[in-house]
Amino acid sequence: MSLVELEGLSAGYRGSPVLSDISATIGAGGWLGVIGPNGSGKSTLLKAVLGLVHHGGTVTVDGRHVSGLRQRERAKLLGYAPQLPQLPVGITVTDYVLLGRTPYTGLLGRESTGDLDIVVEVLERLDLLDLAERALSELSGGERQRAVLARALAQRTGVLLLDEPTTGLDVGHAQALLDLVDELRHERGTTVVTTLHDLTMAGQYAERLLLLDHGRVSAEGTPGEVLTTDVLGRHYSARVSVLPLPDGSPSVTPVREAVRRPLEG
Ligand SMILES: Nc1ncnc2c1ncn2[C@@H]1O[C@H](COP(=O)(O)OP(=O)(O)OP(=O)(O)O)[C@@H](O)[C@H]1O
Repeated sequence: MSLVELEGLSAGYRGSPVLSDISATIGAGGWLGVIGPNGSGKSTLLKAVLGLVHHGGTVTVDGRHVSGLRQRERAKLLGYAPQLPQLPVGITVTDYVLLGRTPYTGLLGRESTGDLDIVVEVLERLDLLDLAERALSELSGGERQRAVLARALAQRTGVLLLDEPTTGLDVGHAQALLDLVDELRHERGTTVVTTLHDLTMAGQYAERLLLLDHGRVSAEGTPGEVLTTDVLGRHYSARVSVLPLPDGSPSVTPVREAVRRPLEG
């Protein structure tokens, strides 16, 4: 159970600012969905929380300043699945997922049977057992995406930061993955931050949404408060229809503009 607090967070790359003044609190076991148009700063926000980009302001997990932690300590606290990970060449799925256990291995760098049990459990839950001995480089895009998530889950951290975790996944695997993350939240109190482009799924799984536009918070609240035709029209320049699903969460559907065709004949 980890409480994550961002206060006045700013971040950027080599002198070009991207994020300014982001503040948010994610309660222990909560799920924050970060949404926003392309280039609005969603991935940069996750990287700033992890300390991977130059940033100002503070990030604390249960009151501990993340910037003061050593890499190993940080990796025990925050699990991260990047959008475009650098994947090692010539490694099997099992060995790749085992890398998630690195923060816990001893001086000799040997994994324990406990580490292996965790890896097998994660592979099973992500439907990867049949691919366990395959080379990572020989997987399909969606299978590789699941392996990247498996590595983050194997870290067994109190906080999971997932950057576009459903990209490249078919609808069944996307649902299974988000269901699994939700299960972890309920079983272990894992605190979750995801960036997601699928707004309907974001509204179904996240408790609260934070909408970024040009590096600033443009809207924050429950999915019902943020996913409105007005807000989405303004920040995405999109024509959408928003209707409630049976569970009350908003379903966002793009609406094609009526095409005027010249009269035939
Ligand atoms: N390594 C980098 N160096 C310089 N600029 C970068 C770098 N990474 C991202 N940017 C810039 O920072 C801004 C925010 O990028 P970011 O990847 O955080 O957006 P995003 O909201 O995650 O976008 P998308 O939805 O397209 O994934 C963009 O203008 C992008 O061009």
